[in-house]
Amino acid sequence: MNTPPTAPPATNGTTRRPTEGELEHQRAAIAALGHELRALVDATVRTSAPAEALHRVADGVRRITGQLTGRRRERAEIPAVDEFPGGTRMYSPVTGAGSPLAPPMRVTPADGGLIGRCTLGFAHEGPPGYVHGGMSAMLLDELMGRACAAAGMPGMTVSLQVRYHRPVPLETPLRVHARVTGTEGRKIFVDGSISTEGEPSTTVVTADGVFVTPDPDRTRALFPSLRGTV
Ligand SMILES: CCCCCCCC(=O)SCCNC(=O)CCNC(=O)[C@H](O)C(C)(C)COP(=O)(O)OP(=O)(O)OC[C@H]1O[C@@H](n2cnc3c(N)ncnc32)[C@H](O)[C@@H]1OP(=O)(O)O
Repeated sequence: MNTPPTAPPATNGTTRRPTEGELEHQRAAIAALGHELRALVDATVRTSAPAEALHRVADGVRRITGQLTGRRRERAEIPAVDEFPGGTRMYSPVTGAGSPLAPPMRVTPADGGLIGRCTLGFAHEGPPGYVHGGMSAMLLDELMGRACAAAGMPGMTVSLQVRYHRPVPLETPLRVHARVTGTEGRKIFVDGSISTEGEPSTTVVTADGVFVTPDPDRTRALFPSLRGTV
């Protein structure tokens, strides 16, 4: 186990900015906890353990939760480990390695846009054996938003139309695609789709969305932590 290099307070009483090495060390720890929490979530939604065992586990989890002490992040505060907009989001419910809710989806540039790869488990079940429709929409919304940022136009969703052609299977590697198709002023038009890795040419869900880049005043008001950068 390495010694955690936490950022020591500076002599003027403020905390100095962590180095890139320290941030990487912290990200690795966040990802390790996220991995274990996802395993816990999966075990939780699949177990047939008796009530006594569930109570015992609940007590143990409560004790562990109590160990996550220290300053708690404020609303609208961007974590030091994140790169916003357009980069690493450690706690994103779609891509975040530290999120117990995220698959997490791995994103790479491809095919004139972005490809996201992930496998969804029982925690994301809608109809028995298949993915919840809201989860498919969330994967698409995130990747389509990231495609805007990757194209140099970070934007927020104002419209997302999703069409479900076939049910999305659980525990099956998925391939999500998103591509910017055009712009009009601050509006960005984006297409998205989901298929399985096994049959990439058969789209099971498709989407088209409109994203809008907020003007600088609105951006400052919505994301006060970005003050000085926009
Ligand atoms: C880094 C990647 C992260 C990815 C995260 C995934 C994306 C998300 O989940 S974002 C979260 C969900 N979305 C939101 O919360 C957005 C809520 N909406 C808003 O806050 C505002 O609409 C905002 C800030 C985006 C834009 O506001 P504002 O700058 O005032 O825009 P506004 O002037 O109303 O509209 C701009 C243009 O978009 C158009 N527009 C607005 N809403 C819509 C709509 N629903 N459909 C189509 N066009 C629309 C307007 O008609 C206008 O067009 P034009 O310029 O031709 O007249």
